[in-house]
Order: sequence, then C-alpha cells, then structure tokens
Amino acid sequence: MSRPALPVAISCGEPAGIGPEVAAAAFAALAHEVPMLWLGDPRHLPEGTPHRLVNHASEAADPSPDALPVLAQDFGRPRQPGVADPVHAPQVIEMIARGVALVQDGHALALCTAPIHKKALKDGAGFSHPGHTEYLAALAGVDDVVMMLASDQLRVVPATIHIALDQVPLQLTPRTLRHVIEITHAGLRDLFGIAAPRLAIAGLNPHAGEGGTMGMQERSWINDLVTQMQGEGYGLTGPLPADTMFHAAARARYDAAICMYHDQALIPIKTLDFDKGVNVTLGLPFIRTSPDHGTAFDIAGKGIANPTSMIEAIRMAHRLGQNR
Ligand SMILES: NC(=O)c1ccc[n+]([C@@H]2O[C@H](COP(=O)([O-])OP(=O)(O)OC[C@H]3O[C@@H](n4cnc5c(N)ncnc54)[C@H](O)[C@@H]3O)[C@@H](O)[C@H]2O)c1
Ligand SMILES: N[C@H](C(=O)O)[C@H](O)COP(=O)(O)O
Repeated sequence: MSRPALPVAISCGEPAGIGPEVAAAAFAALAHEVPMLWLGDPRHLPEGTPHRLVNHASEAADPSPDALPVLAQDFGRPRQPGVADPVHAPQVIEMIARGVALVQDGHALALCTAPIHKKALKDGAGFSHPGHTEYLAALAGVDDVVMMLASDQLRVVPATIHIALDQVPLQLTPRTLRHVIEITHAGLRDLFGIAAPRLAIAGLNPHAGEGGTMGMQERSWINDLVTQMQGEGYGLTGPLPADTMFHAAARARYDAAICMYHDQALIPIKTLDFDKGVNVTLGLPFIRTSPDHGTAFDIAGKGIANPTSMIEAIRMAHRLGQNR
C-alpha cells in the first residue's frame, strides 16, 4: 500500500552549532528526492539558504527542490555560531517536541534531529534528560529505547549511554542488557529487514574478564544471560573481548555489536565511518534518526562542516519511514 507523501521533520537542534548549516547542505543534496520540513528560526539558517515559510506540514508533503519548507518558530534572538544562547534553550527543546507531535499525528513521516548541546539545554532550560534518546522515549511514553549508531560498515549499540564510567557496572544488569538485546533484535528485523539478526555481545572487562581474572561480570551473569537467550532463539555470540570485535573479519560475523558502554561502541564506529554514521533510536513508536556528530562549536558558522552524516540520517529516516 503506498503511503501518502509526508515530509521528514528536521528539528533545528542547537542554533549555535553546525545543525543549521548541515541541514541546509542536506536540503541542497536531497531536495529532489526527500520531502523535508525544517523546524526552527529561519534567521538561524545560513545566509542565502533558499527557504519558504509554511503554516502546516501538508505544504511540505512533496519534495520541494527550490526552497526548504520551514515551520518557523521565533527564537527571540539571532544565533552566534559557537556560543550557545541560554535564551534559545526552551525553543530548541520545543522543536524536538513539535517534531515528535508531527510524526505521531501523521503529518510527518519521521523525525531527524539536528545536534543539541546537552549542557546548554541543562543550563538554559533545566533539561533533565541525558540527550535526545531519553527525551524522545519520555515524549513517546515508552520505557526502553536503544541508541544504535549505524553505517554500511558497522552497527553498534551501547547498553549504557550517557552515564559516568564508574556507574556502568551498576547500571548494567541482566534486565537492562536483555532489553537492549531484545529491542536491537526487533529493530534489525523490523526496520532493517534482517530476518535472523546476529548480535555480537562485548564483554565489559578486558579480555571479557579472562575467566574471572580481570573482572567478574562475565562469569557471574553475562555468560548465563547470553546462553539463556541463545536458548530462546537469539543469534548471539559472546561475551567477546571487545578489542578483537571490530576488525573487518570480525565485523563480517555479526549484524550489530552490543557494547557495554558509550565509548566502547562509539569509538569504533566514529573511527571507521564518522562521516557516514547515523544515530537511529530503536524502540520508539516512530522513526527517529540523527547525525552521529554533535554541535561542533569549534567549526560552527565557518562553512566547513561535513554534511554527510546529516544527509545519511535524513535519507535513512525517509527510507525507514516509508518501510514502516
Ligand atoms: N545527536 C546529538 O544531539 C549529539 C551527538 C553528539 C554530541 N552531541 C553534543 O554535542 C556537543 C559537542 O560534543 P563533542 O564535542 O563531543 O562532539 P562533536 O561531534 O560536536 O565534535 C567533535 C569534533 O568533531 C568535529 N566535527 C563534528 N561534526 C563534524 C562535521 N559534521 N564536520 C566536520 N567536523 C565535525 C568537531 O569540529 C570537533 O572537533 C556536546 O554537548 C554533545 O553532548 C549531540
Ligand atoms: N550519538 C551521539 C553521541 O553519543 O556521540 C549523541 O550524544 C546521541 O545522543 P542523543 O540521545 O542526543 O541522540
């Protein structure tokens, strides 16, 4: 059944970051193939970005090659590239919520979020979530979601995300790891069309604990959980020593790597494919992607940001949204 034409909603993210410029570049690259709707203050778009103000998402339902459709929101002040303005923080958050509402109300196909500056939102608006992922789960009313970073070369999922390293062993439990595995399995099957997903589970400790000589989590519960879920039909291997999971031959043996903490997952994918990595949230009742990078204040406004990740994020949002 062909779906009605709907735009990918793009939340503007932190105006002082590279979000507006990579969104404008993505529009230039994709305008003929992907209908888009940018949510933000048009004054924050790079000078000369061809755009048109719309009052409703339906005015952006088809590709708009000549001008980026903008559902405008007055942010109160212009932006200063590289310097977050606390006055903007509440509106940055509101654009995310507006994008979610558009998708949930059937006016947008999917949501692609431009990078936010987590501390700027905390300082400027008391944003209590560690990032988009947790905020989107709250907006959607779901408890468990998963952050996957995906590219042609690798898919990774950190079982814990934006928490201090000394909290990782405390937050990692059989329940949390099971949920991450279940949601990742379902996402690969349902969104990425992988009928029997193969998941490689990284150990927490060096050498996956080396039989308990370098940490006990593998021996005390991770091994058992993997064995139990294998018995339930999940295609799992591990827990594996993380340092030998990411070379080419190892990557060929799985569809996604489940890692124990943020950097164990994000270092390999941002090393292998920083330009084309896409952040996709699994477990939401709608499609959400974002580029794999952040606000890049050090280069914001200089016109040198690479838009490829944003382009791939919008392209993936469109593709996954159409396949739902
Ligand atoms: N999806 C998101 O909203 C998201 C993702 C990552 C980081 N962040 C946030 O962004 C802020 C800055 O984070 P960070 O400094 O750790 O990471 P970052 O990705 O913003 O920047 C890290 C380095 O990579 C460079 N870089 C990033 N994107 C680039 C691009 N498209 N082209 C060229 N160079 C690029 C930057 O110039 C910088 O030197 C933090 O508040 C962080 O939480 C948000
Ligand atoms: N993928 C990014 C990273 O961790 O490098 C980002 O922080 C993800 O956070 P969100 O929950 O804001 O998408």
